[in-house]
Amino acid sequence: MGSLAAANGAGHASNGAGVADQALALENGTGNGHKASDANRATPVQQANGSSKAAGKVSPKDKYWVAVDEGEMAAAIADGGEDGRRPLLYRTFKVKGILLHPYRLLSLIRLVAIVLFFVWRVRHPYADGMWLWWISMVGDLWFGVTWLLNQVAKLNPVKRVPNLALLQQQFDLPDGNSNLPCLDVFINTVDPINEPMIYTMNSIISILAADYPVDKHACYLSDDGGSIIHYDGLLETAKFAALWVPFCRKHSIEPRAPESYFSLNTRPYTGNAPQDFVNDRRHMCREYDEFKERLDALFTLIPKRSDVYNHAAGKEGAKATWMADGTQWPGTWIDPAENHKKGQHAGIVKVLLKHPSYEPELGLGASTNSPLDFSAVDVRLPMLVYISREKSPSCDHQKKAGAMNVQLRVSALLTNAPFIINFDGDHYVNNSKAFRAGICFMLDRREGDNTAFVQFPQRFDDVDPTDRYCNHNRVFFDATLLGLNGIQGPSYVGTGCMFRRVALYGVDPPRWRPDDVKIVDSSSKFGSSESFISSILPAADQERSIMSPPALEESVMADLAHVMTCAYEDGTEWGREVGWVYNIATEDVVTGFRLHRNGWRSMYCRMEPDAFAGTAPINLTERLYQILRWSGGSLEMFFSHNCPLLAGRRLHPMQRIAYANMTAYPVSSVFLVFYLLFPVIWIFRGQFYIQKPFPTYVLYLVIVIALTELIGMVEIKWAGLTLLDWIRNEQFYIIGATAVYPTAVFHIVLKLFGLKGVSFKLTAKQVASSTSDKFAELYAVQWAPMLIPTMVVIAVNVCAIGASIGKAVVGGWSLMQMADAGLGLVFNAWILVLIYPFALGMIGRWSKRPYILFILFVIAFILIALVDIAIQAMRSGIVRFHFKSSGGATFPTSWGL
Ligand SMILES: O=c1ccn([C@@H]2O[C@H](COP(=O)(O)OP(=O)(O)O[C@H]3O[C@H](CO)[C@@H](O)[C@H](O)[C@H]3O)[C@@H](O)[C@H]2O)c(=O)[nH]1
Ligand SMILES: [Mn+2]
Repeated sequence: MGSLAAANGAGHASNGAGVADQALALENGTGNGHKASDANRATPVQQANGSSKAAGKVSPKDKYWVAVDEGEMAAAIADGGEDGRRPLLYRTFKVKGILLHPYRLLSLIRLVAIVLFFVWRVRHPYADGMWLWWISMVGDLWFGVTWLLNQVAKLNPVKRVPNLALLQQQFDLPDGNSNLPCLDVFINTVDPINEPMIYTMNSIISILAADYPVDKHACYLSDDGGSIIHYDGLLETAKFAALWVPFCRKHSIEPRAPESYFSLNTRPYTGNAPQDFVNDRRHMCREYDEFKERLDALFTLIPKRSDVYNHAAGKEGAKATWMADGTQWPGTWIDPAENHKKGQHAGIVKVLLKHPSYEPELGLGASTNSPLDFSAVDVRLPMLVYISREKSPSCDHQKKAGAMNVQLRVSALLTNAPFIINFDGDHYVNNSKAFRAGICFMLDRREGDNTAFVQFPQRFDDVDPTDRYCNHNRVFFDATLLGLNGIQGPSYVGTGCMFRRVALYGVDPPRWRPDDVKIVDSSSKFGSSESFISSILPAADQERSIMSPPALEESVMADLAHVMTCAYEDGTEWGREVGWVYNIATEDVVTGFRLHRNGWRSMYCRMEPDAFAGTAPINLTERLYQILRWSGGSLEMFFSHNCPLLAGRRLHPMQRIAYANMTAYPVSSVFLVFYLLFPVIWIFRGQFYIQKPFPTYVLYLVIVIALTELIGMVEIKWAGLTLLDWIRNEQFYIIGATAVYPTAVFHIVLKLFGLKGVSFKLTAKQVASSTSDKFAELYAVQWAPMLIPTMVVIAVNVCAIGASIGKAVVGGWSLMQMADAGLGLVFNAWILVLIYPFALGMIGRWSKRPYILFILFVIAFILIALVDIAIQAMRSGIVRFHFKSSGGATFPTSWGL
């Protein structure tokens, strides 16, 4: 997911406060102290089924939401579908007035307060250092504006709940067939080690087992490494799926990724054969263990097999890698050779599972060979395809975006489904009905035709219980995206997103095009493949429910090879106006943006249980690199022709504001780091005012902070977040802003001068953990230069606290001075609270007992206070300690000499 997560922290961050206390304001940014009901993911499904009657009682999770489409529903029923119009396949909910009105009113009041604050500051340009006053004014202005941008995009949150029952009623036929449209599923991987293969194969299994008509969805794995391990692993997976998928169907298994299924306590049984369940499950559990062993064994089996073949072939020199069928692997070899290296090999397409027949096929009964009785279960599997695009060192492969564009073309020549859903290699289908949910939005008669994509939230399984590094990004996924859902739709976050194929091709939405889809100027736009170009119009037929891939004759194979070449996209619009967007560290936000800019809308779909789930980096350094990619990508977008401010009128004004905030947010770090380092002055000086008169200044700050607090309190209610979710968001915003965003800003400056920007560094995934130390990764410390600024901020604030304790003890301060210093201390302590997770990360395994960090801090304060006292004593021995209060606009006159 792109920039967004952080963006959201960015915006609400702050407003007009001044230096020291600025950060306070920042931090009180959102939430409040409510242990909110975990409403986020819950959706009023019962209410969604059936039209007017709100069936059952409202779950506490939904108590702040109210349906707003009663009128549309009634009209739809009156139509009775007789005019051939499509049904209403989702329900729309808004936040109840009792929360929404106060939320908006508080935002307005805060806006007024900020404006008054600025006016007051401009009229009172007094401070101990005018340079400081100026910087803080600019900083405050920036924070005020970004807060506003962030807040306005959240003023109309909308939740939409798919009506799966109605979809089934309308599209599934009594004879077991279905009129649902076809769907191509894309999944990507690069590296079997950094992205452990077991995740990828689990994802694929969950896709094959999804509750969607088997003959209407196909799965495409793109392997950017071109490694035979993935291909052979996929063969094993297809074999295992032949048992697993019927097992899931027979017993209504959820979730359908075996790894997660076996790691959970079983749910209440809802399948058709309770008497067989216990035995079947035990058998599948054993089968799954064996399957995993076979996957692991591939790492030794393939080299052995290749040795045998190489020996037989009497090969001298380069040693080929061989497939099981006795042919040489065209991709990357284990011992790399010319044209068989990583990043240098031919394109490969292999169909592992052919498109199934259109009629259900019942399986076999139990036998001695297989104790599973599938005699009443359809055992067909969806089509499964392996793709590895051509790679050559002379060509820029554009990472994930490049891989997906190849998937787009290859699938166009094979199954050409009007809808596509894409996954990262470590994200699996957690709710087997999720594909159907996405389709509800695409086929709905209201906005369906104008919907380019349906984004599902990203959820993660393996995050530590307190979510130390804010991997869940709840504020983003449960507040910000619902806000956007009420405008033009959520941004695209890279995985778990269903697309309309022709929207990706750059076709305009019906709302903005006079008549049917036309293809003009095709080869300069789409490249020279005739087969591809002739696939475009059929892809626009969203109701096409027959998937009929061509037989893989030589001509088809030649076409496929052609669209997978590096050179195919030269001189075309691929990567710009067609497909996923190139030349940016994060392809996601910008690709979604392009669709919104073309006038399409998007929909946000949360469901219960979560549609999809994946893995997250719980190692601090990995996490920071991930944020670096997102924030760098965002800035790149802001400073490119995809800048939201340059888009035409099809982009909704509020959506433009949201994108502006989402892309420019890392700039805040420039001011923030300044504010956070400001306490350095206190180390040398007793007191220092950023704004006078001080009491009025503090009063304004208190008001602005209290308002932020109140707004956040309301927000976590409707978003259904917990206080901890909110605190993590705040903390990680500050950590990102100190450790990462300055680097991102630096990179973009380099890039603007024609040097290299941020690159797509693959996020390393945790290796499936041993039970003894489940979160070992959390405690691993890896050095990176990015860590320095945050460490400096910690050091400065720790020293400032120590020094002021020292000065308070021997400085002979008045009560007033003490009070001011007290405020300063609160600020320092607050910064430390915010950066706490980072500091924990730094102490590695010691952080298993977080109180150790607390003790370390206290020891540091005392040591520094003692040093400060010693220095003062020495100085007063030589020269009397002297503090001259500067009378206004001059810079410090005394450093204690
Ligand atoms: O050359 C490449 C590099 C990456 N990938 C795939 O891209 C996906 C995402 O990569 P990962 O390193 O896991 O990125 P994350 O930081 O976890 O990803 C988030 O952020 C990315 C944008 O920065 C989005 O593309 C992702 O969907 C989103 O989950 C993985 O499936 C990779 O296999 C490729 O196919 N080819
Ligand atoms: Mn990932």
